[in-house]
Amino acid sequence: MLEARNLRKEFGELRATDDVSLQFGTTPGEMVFIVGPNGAGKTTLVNLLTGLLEPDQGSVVVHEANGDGTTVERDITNVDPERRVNEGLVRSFQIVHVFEEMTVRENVRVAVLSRYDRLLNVRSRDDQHEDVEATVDDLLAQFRLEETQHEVAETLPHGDRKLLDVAMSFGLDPEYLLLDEPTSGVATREKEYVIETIVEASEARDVTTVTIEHDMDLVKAYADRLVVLVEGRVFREGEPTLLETDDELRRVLLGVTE
Ligand SMILES: Nc1ncnc2c1ncn2[C@@H]1O[C@H](COP(=O)(O)OP(=O)(O)OP(=O)(O)O)[C@@H](O)[C@H]1O
Repeated sequence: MLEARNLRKEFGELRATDDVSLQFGTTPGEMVFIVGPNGAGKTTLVNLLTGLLEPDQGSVVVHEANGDGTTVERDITNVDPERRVNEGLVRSFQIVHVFEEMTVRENVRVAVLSRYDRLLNVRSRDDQHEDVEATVDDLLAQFRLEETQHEVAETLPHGDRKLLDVAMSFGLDPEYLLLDEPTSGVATREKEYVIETIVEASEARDVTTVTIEHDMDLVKAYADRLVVLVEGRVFREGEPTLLETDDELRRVLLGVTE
């Protein structure tokens, strides 16, 4: 489980994150959506969890199973983002980060290789190469990129580029994957396809996802749990049905006035 404890972040006078305490992955593979109006502090929270920003107060903690039924907690507040990957924490950005001139397959292979201690080279054992290629095959299939695997990344349509980006995040073998608006810039007709593919991959691999999303139809359809931020604070937390039943929330989020 990943936990935010009393996180606070200030930019000058502005408190972008204000005493936020949350737990993610209380059930393995849960899909949590973070929503809220523009400027509510969603990206700041994700940046605090992944270590891109340091909190002014509070901590980030991971709880791990000990094998004997007990859990041990580790404070990772001061662990830098690269090393948080070793704690199972991986982040995908709003803007696609892929190697544009490499093929789809090469991109996924880079991600898978990077989780090995050292890069494989010509002298590596054949079975190590085979493991890597088998993992790459799995990811390409999971993200429906088999047909385009030999195409250069920059030539793909945006929806597929986004899926490639997320497939690379999965290549790092995350336990927790934090996604900043994965459907941003994706054509409306492709949004559902993108989210659905991510949901299927997360379920198949028991990855807990924390996703920032503005499209409430997608949130209603796919969230296990919802966290609503307003002015840096947790305004609501619960089932996605809150979006239909909580009038105050609807007013804040959707501008519904009836
Ligand atoms: N590096 C920064 N320096 C100063 N202010 C910042 C910085 N990053 C964010 N902010 C401010 O903090 C507040 C929260 O920003 P944040 O990007 O976390 O909100 P958000 O909910 O992700 O917004 P959006 O939905 O528009 O992406 C905003 O008022 C923003 O202007």
